[in-house]
Amino acid sequence: MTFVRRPLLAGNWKMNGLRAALTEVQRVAAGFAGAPRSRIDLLLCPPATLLAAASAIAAPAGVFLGGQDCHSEPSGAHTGDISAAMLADAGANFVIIGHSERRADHGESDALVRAKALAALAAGLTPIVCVGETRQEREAGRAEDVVGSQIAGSVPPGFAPNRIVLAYEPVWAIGTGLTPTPQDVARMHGFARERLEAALGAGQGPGVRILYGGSVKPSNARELMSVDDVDGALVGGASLRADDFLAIAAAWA
Ligand SMILES: O=C[C@H](O)COP(=O)(O)O
Repeated sequence: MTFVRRPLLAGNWKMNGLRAALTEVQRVAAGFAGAPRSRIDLLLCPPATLLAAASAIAAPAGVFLGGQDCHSEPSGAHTGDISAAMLADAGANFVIIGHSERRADHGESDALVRAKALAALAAGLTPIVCVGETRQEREAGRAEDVVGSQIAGSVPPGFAPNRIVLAYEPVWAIGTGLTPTPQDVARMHGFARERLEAALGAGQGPGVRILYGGSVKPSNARELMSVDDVDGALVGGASLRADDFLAIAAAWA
């Protein structure tokens, strides 16, 4: 089977953004509406408090919206948490799951990440499952072991490859200005695709979009996005300003 993987550029605002930041959403939407949008999917993941307002602004321009996390249960007594259905109801199409900041700050295990991905799928959302090694793990030569085991434990089996997105984010590259070499990125993405094949079933690996994340910015986007098996980016800091985010989108122009 031949798969066409449409590039996906996702902006993760993390815990940043008050209502005043909706002007940036407006600028992204205006910039994207005038761009050759057929080349890529564009996604913004603002904090949940801004999701519905951001959706009202950006969805008409063809920009997708996403959450940054969801609970593994569909509803219930979980004070402070957000269900996948709530995200969908507020206009989300995607949800980031298992980001390294949640794995570290909230002790999220692979099993919990998989349960959250399943909850997202059940609500009709596309989970963006995040994996990546720490600096110590890379220096110990364990990067592939760690990423392979995160994929095996976090990616729910039995789904069509276009229902799931994987994000490879080396933890040491997040917010540091450091990036792996294009050769390292190619090696890890190729490896991740092999492991996805094992997780999802024979022939399915080539259908999954694999995003690279970690210090992507306008000046390095074109080089990183041209690497084999890189199907887009998950961008943190450089997604907060519309100009930077749109400049990264221009990597596919
Ligand atoms: O989710 C996004 C990543 O953690 C990358 O963040 P960054 O672009 O600020 O390095």
